[in-house]
Amino acid sequence: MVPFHILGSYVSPRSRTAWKASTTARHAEIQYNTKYLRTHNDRIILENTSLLAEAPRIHITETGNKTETKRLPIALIIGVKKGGTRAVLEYLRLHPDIVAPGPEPHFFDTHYTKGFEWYRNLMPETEEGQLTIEKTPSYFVTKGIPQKVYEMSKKTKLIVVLRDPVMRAISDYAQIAARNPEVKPFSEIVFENYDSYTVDTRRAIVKVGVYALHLTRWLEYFTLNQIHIVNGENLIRDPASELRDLQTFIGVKPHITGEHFTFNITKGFPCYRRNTSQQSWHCLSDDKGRPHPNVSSLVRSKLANFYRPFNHRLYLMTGKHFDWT
Ligand SMILES: Nc1ncnc2c1ncn2[C@@H]1O[C@H](COP(=O)(O)OS(=O)(=O)O)[C@@H](OP(=O)(O)O)[C@H]1O
Repeated sequence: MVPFHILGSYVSPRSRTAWKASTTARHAEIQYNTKYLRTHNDRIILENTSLLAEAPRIHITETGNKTETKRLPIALIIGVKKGGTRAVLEYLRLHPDIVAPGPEPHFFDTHYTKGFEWYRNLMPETEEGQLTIEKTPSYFVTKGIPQKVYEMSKKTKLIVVLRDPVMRAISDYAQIAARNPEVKPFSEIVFENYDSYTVDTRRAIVKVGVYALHLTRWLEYFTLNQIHIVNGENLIRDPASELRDLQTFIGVKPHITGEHFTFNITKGFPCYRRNTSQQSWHCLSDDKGRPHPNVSSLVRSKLANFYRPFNHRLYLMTGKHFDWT
């Protein structure tokens, strides 16, 4: 049995009673077109709803206060793993009004019981006017996290870096293979049955790429205009344009521009500089932009066929189109 499939239309009592309409024209269109996804017993269920999610009423106020210099994050880069999250974090840290811890805090998925004070203490000191952010890519796909983030602050801004899910899976595999050279071939991991190319949807390497499913969970607590999607392919082609939109979304003055970036031909990726009057360029470490294993075009196309309906759902949900295969 394939444990992860579309069951068809379903309207939950909650979606009928508790979800409310949004006011903007963009939302109105999305409300009309969107079928939300959820899971039940590991199956993906499409929910027809004409309504956007209303955030629940539970609310815990932020623990930081004006006299404290370490503050809880106002924005989180929540995913996706291998989407380009490190690049986005390091680029945003070029902004004088943005501070962030370098390591991933993993607060909401691993250390939540340690409490918000523990979390706040992980953050760098902020001066007046500076904003704190953090990145932990596992947040996007981990059940229960949207509610926890909402309880920290219902105003939290969410950043998701999305990349062609087939390429994301291959990138994830390249990381696994770099750590464990004995790993099975890619095709033996992603297909349950290699003869019929049945995709093994129990595998995390596959599941992460069902972006519409994960986004649906976040939309139960946050509205679409609190979620900013970065185009992971465009982030490599034209980082400045993605950063322009990101700075607007976060609400800082435009500071990071094309002058902060150069394309490093040897690395095959953009590198960046903090000070535009200096020539010292920094590139991300060698584990970003790893060589990928050879994956046949047949395997890629079978996996692309699996993701296509979910990608389409994502386009409807977000109003954003990606040129994925
Ligand atoms: N400037 C720059 N330099 C290097 N790599 C870049 C850059 N911009 C985006 N990318 C892409 O980022 C991919 C790694 O994604 P993440 O940082 O999200 O990975 S992780 O989840 O934190 O491990 C990484 O994936 P791979 O190429 O598969 O290694 C890159 O495609």
